[in-house]
Amino acid sequence: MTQADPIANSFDEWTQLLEVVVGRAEHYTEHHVDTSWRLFFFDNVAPILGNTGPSQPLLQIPEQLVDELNEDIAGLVDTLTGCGVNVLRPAAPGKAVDIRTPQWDARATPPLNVRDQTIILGNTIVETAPHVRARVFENDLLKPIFYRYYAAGSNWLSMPRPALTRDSLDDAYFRRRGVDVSRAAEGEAALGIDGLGLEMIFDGAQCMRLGCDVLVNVANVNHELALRWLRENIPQLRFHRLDGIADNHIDSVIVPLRPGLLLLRSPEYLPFLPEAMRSWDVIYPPPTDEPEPDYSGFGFVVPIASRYIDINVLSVNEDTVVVNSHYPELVDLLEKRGFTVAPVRHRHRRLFGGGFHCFTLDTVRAGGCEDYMT
Ligand SMILES: NC(=[NH2+])NCCC[C@H](N)C(=O)O
Repeated sequence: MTQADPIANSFDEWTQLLEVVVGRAEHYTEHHVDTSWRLFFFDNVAPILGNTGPSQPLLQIPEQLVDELNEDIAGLVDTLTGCGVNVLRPAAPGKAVDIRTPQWDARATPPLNVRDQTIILGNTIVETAPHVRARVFENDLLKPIFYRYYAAGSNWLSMPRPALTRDSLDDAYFRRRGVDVSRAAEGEAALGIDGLGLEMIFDGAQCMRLGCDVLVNVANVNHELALRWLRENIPQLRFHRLDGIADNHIDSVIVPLRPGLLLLRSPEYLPFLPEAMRSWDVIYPPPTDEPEPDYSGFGFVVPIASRYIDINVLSVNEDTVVVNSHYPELVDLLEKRGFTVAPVRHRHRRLFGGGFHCFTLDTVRAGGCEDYMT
């Protein structure tokens, strides 16, 4: 008898992982650095914009780096499989693809950071509303997987697809900090739509799930619209607004490891957390002796993730964590705290904007809608 496909069931970040989607990087040969991309990564890429910035909209990624990334992803897949987890993969794009809508065109991003465009909330698959134009059709490559869960009885929802016109994105997060982001809009070629202002725009990686509670980073009006959508469409969960804790994603800021214990970028984030979590035990990222990666020899020098991307770990269960072997200090610290660490090599996490949490979508875990806040 063959085993029936499971229903999606994922309420948290740490109960026993049973099934996971691991992203893929084939044909990740360039970043399309249009306005939506520059604004999304502004914190990281600001130094290269403007006079010294790339004049080409396509920023080539050397093939050797993509090959090495693929080797490291294969290591992640082997490790998860070795832990008894069923690993699913998105469909491969087959070739580099150009996409075109009535308002803009872009070179499509492959489905590598599968955490970003979807959030699994219990038995419900929620497709979110991309910030970056190049990512608007990314989830199509996950649809074979979503239909499999749908056939098994999962619910499947999607936020309204944003048109991502020239007027859709809110820069309030930066304005509030006195940062001028006008350089991000240089050369903007997208059209507008009369009467359409700021849209609902939001990535799954802005959420962190803790049973029946979900932390949600809201840094601007785009995100506010999405928080309202989440509350109205998933009334059975409690969504806690974290006010502008980051520009967008929060999985290199706060990573819960089990009830009562979290990895946190620094103590300055504590006051943003819900009251009940402020007394949780916290592990802060230890200093590292690992040298900053030097890509100058490749003519490609744009880190699109901060050094904190290495706290972006993936928990297999409450005791077992997949950690980048290039951060041995974190491996040691977690082992000292009683964890079993599965070290996996991940060399180019700062060039592709994601660690192991970003590269994965944990669709089936053992836990349920528990209250971990009391
Ligand atoms: N799900 C993700 N893609 N997360 C990545 C977040 C990276 C974060 N902006 C940083 O620079 O550290």
